[in-house]
Amino acid sequence: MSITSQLEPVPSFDYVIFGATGDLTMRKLLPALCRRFAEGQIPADAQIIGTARSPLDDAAYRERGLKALREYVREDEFVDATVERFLGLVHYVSLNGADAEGNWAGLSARLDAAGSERVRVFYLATAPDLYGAIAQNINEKGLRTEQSRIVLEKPIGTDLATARMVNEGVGRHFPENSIYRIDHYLGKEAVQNVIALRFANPMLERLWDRESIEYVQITAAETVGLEGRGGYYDGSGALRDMIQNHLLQVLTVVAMERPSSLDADALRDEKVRVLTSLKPLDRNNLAANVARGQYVRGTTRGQAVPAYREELPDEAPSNTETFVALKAEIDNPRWQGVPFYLRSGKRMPEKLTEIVIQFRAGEPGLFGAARPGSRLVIRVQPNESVILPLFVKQPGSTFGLDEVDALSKLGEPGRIRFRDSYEGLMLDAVKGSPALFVRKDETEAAWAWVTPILQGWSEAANGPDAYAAGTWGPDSARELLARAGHQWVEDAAA
Ligand SMILES: NC(=O)C1=CN([C@@H]2O[C@H](COP(=O)(O)OP(=O)(O)OC[C@H]3O[C@@H](n4cnc5c(N)ncnc54)[C@H](OP(=O)(O)O)[C@@H]3O)[C@@H](O)[C@H]2O)C=CC1
Ligand SMILES: O=C1O[C@H](COP(=O)(O)O)[C@@H](O)[C@H](O)[C@H]1O
Repeated sequence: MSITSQLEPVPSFDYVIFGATGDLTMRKLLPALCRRFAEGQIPADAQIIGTARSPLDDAAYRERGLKALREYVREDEFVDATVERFLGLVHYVSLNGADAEGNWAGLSARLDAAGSERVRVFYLATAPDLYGAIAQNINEKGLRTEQSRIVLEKPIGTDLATARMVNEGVGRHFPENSIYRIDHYLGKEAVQNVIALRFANPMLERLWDRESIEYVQITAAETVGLEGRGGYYDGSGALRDMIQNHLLQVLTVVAMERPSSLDADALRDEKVRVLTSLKPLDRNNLAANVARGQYVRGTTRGQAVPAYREELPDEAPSNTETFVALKAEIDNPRWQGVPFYLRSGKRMPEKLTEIVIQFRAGEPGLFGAARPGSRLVIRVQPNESVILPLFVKQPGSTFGLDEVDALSKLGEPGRIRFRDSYEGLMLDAVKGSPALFVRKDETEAAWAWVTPILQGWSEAANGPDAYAAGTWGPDSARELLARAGHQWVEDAAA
């Protein structure tokens, strides 16, 4: 199975979204399907069936959908006639997915009208504690067919025990090979590109180990604060919201061994090996390896912004971290002793997701003092690109040196349109391509590593360190690297 082919038309399907009136559906899922419809990938007889408890009919739901598409599909992509045709595929069934007495007959009738041979995707975009009950009802009401898949939104649980409960709850009603746990970072072109860069370029493949690489930094910085999601976020925090899933997934593709093929299980086997080789972080070594922060008032993009606590609905005191930086180490021969620094925070100075591979410095030689090691930067967002500075001869000089960037803009005009990460993943579920979804053992391995950090924090005397909104996090994040003689990239550039 190829992970690159994304635009071939797919056979007709029924896509059932649970949580269809919610923020995620309106902001991401409907726009993603609409764009793919506009590109001709979705057949005209596909059905997109929204379900939620709100009492709406098709017309009222389409009206909400239209409003969302106007807001979230870029103006230059929004074509009235296409959107109208797309909305013709959209239906709504009012249904409490967790209630066996709910309107399952209504959903069944809508699906039966199309027949049971087509692919059915059940996309669960509700609170995760409903996933088990929804999966059970889908199964027991006879809606799960041979060609059915169930997509689970994050978070899968809030720690290892609850993740297992979600997995077991859904697993009782769907076989693992039909369960697609979505992590939208795996849908990002530049993250997928790490696999191509590593394994399609023998030069890089040979250099990809502890002999040549001094450290790796993975940053996912956001300028936004709570965006009205305080109810969810305050019970979560940056470690659960970003590190457990997105950043650990990025780490796995950077660090995994060469898979035997690009098949889903070959890839995921290697990713699991990375996760289970992470050295434990727990109460005994947290202080030396993990920094957490919470933003206080500050300035982002020239605008004064309130403190985290002031953004919470009741302005209650909170120990939830809005920033985490940590040093992970992988206990295997390739990576022994190489720090993987992960960092994610809200209210940072820039929206930036970046992977930095710092190569080791050279020896003093022909050109004088030791040259600093090269730094390969994979910019995930914005401006997806791969940057590799190289020393070249300074024009006109007899062997003076200049540093130039070998730069590949992945999203350059003329190349394929850069898609929102949900687009490809939603259609991969239709195609039955699970390579870019997270397997049960991966999720649980990630939680097994993260849960002792959460436990350590719950026992700690101190809460998160304060950092001003609009900065790169608390001093403790810089000190974490300084102890090893390293710096975060933007500190080094300053
Ligand atoms: N929003 C985002 O950017 C992201 C969200 N997620 C995850 O996606 C999921 C949904 O998030 P979000 O859209 O923000 O949440 P919202 O609170 O905005 O939406 C929840 C949806 O679930 C529906 N719902 C609630 N209970 C039931 C039920 N018993 N049966 C059927 N539908 C029900 C609600 O509709 P009604 O009240 O009408 O039933 C609503 O459509 C969560 O797990 C979240 O963590 C993940 C990544 C990003
Ligand atoms: O899953 C989540 O991701 C977003 C960040 O996603 P990105 O694609 O914009 O980098 C984050 O804002 C949100 O808190 C989190 O739940």
